[in-house]
Amino acid sequence: MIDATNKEAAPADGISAEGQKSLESMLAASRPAAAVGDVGEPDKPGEASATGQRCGVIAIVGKPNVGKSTLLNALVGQKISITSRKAQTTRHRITGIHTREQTQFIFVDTPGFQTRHATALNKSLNKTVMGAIGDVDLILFVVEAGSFTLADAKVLSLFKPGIPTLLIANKLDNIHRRAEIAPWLKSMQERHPFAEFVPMSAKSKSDVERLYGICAKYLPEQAWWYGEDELTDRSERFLASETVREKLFRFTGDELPYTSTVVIDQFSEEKSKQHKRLVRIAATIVVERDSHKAMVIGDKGERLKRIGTETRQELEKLMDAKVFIEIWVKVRSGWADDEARVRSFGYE
Ligand SMILES: Nc1nc2c(ncn2[C@@H]2O[C@H](COP(=O)(O)OP(=O)(O)OP(=O)(O)O)[C@@H](O)[C@H]2O)c(=O)[nH]1
Repeated sequence: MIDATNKEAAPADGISAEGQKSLESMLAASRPAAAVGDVGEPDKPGEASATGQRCGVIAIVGKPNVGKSTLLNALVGQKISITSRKAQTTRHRITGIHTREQTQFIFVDTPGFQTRHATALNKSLNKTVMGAIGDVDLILFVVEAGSFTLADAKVLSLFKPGIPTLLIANKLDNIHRRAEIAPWLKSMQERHPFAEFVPMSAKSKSDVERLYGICAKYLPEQAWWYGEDELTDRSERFLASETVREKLFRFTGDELPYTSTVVIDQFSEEKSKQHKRLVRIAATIVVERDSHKAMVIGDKGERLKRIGTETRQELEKLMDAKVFIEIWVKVRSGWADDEARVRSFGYE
């Protein structure tokens, strides 16, 4: 189990105090009547008692590349979900847990909902999104501030009535004239009965802090499901495959199609006199073509070596262990179109 010992602070490149103030007034102007009230003052679904714990599940949903994984990592305070500039980096439902004061927030990240291609992989990703939003206490619907496309509309159309949904207008730092956002927020109000609007930047520490206060009041009063220090219920084996995948995408840039994946063949802990923990990992990167394999290996194996080194360094920090990792590359053409293969690679 991963715990909070390696906690890293989220980047603190937030908006200025003045920006925050104008943001607050914008928020007040755009908040639907049903949700008016000071942030942090529990008004829904009921007042928390002085000693009562709150605990609930929050789904983070949106089309690819809007910043869902960035937001989850900032909310959990440590890198749990991988991020990259490439759309569809997130392929699994990932749980991140954050406990503060009386409230335990259980976040589920979802893959960006795919509308364009109907491969077996994409069908599986879409099923994961549907599963994630069916049974939660709160939905954070993430869009890019100032934008609402057909792909956003398709995701929004999946939401069942009755689950409170916040509109997270992310990447606010990309909007240079903030006044322009108010009419857009008003138009969003007509699209869906959002409980609240939250214009923010997932990269701003103060915005993320504010979001906890906004979310807390929607979570039911009940005992916590996880220990106070737990950050995720995903296994170290899973985090290992996610880390290899992140490095793979980082070092191949846009060259490598997203239909490459990582399988962990071995994950074992060995006894060691020198090290507190020693973990041995063997992973295979599965690609669709020989040309992709060459791309991953790189000139004289240079790229694969870098992927291995950076994965090892990151996992050693994350797991507090000495890590030995070996990575292979295999070609399996057409795997993303083959339902049995998609399942055998760990997708639901
Ligand atoms: N400027 C800016 N960029 C952001 C912000 N949040 C996320 N990004 C960037 O947007 C890109 C996509 O972020 P991700 O968190 O991977 O997006 P995602 O929605 O999880 O993507 P999928 O896994 O494809 O569904 C990355 O390059 C992030 O650094 C933000 O608040 N401001």
